[in-house]
Amino acid sequence: MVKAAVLGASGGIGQPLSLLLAISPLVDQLSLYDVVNTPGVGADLSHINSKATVTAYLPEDGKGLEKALTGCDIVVIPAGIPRKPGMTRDDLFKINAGIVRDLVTGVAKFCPKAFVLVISNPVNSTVPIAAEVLKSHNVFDATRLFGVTSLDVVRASTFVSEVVGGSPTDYKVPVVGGHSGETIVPLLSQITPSVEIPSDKLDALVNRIQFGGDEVVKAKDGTGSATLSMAYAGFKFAESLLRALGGETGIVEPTYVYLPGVKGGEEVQKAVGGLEFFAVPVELGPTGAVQATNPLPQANEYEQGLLEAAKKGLSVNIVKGVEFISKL
Ligand SMILES: NC(=O)C1=CN([C@@H]2O[C@H](COP(=O)(O)OP(=O)(O)OC[C@H]3O[C@@H](n4cnc5c(N)ncnc54)[C@H](O)[C@@H]3O)[C@@H](O)[C@H]2O)C=CC1
Ligand SMILES: O=C([O-])CC(=O)C(=O)O
Repeated sequence: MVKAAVLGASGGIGQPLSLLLAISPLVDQLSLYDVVNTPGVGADLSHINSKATVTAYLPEDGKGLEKALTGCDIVVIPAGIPRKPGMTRDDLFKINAGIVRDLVTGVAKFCPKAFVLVISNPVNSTVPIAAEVLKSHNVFDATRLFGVTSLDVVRASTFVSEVVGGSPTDYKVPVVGGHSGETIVPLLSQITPSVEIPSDKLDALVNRIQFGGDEVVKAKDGTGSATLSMAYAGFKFAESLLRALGGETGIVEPTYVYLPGVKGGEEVQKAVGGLEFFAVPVELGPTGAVQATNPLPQANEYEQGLLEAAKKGLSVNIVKGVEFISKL
């Protein structure tokens, strides 16, 4: 019996993500939580003739979050404000940091063993916030906390195929680091199957992968950022976890993790100048949790330069998240 919760379920990401979870044969119970509109979203989804039963909650009487989370195996968090043109993801920190803190406090209290998938931006900082909250409640397990960076990988394979031809699903592109601008590092030299990116197209392709989110923010013109592609990417990641939980082996997914707490993480940490959080491909074990991180894929000289820039940005973002909780 698998129970999944979506926190921020009425939003631009929350609704399509909840739809995908509601129709997944891997989900038995789907619990929706938001500060607005969940009764409507829940009633709507509950008419779908899929296996999952859908329940919906608001914060009313202070018990909504508790009811939503109790018994959950997997909690996906797309709650928080999105960007408008001209904003960076870090500009969202002021509001989203507190939202993630409060929701993860609920996880710590009501379903401390659940997998926690953080989508809310800035992911580079909100995942450290989540880790600190879980630590402060003595329930932190790094193998169960994931910063969702799968949209970067989804975009990378799409954009690569637009440059070299073929179908986007043909290409596996390792994207490591974090989830904002220069902290997103596509390792195009390690694409499988290997492809030659024409040198005059390389900078533009890397830039497009790093700043793909801006394209959507600009096109949406003040009404938000990526929602549908994010719901797809977030669902694919959740689905991989659920498949691993169901016993499937050999599943590897990129995700932003706390390196000191996962097998193989120390080696990656050494390779990235001691950063505690970093997105790398990880292997999911039979309980769904991270079994081990893969080593950092090899980077050529050009990519080493990208990694250096990413490390600088990430270290600032990580400290900001940790201090938000530790200085309380
Ligand atoms: N990790 C990634 O790759 C991506 C992350 N994002 C981020 O996801 C977040 C959500 O984006 P959208 O769905 O477009 O925004 P949205 O504004 O459409 O939806 C956010 C939802 O969160 C809800 N919410 C706010 N405070 C809450 C609380 N305390 N508890 C529960 N729910 C709460 C709102 O009521 C709203 O329904 C943003 O921070 C955005 O930057 C967006 C795209 C990709
Ligand atoms: O760009 C944004 O603000 C939303 C996001 O994280 C993305 O689309 O990658």
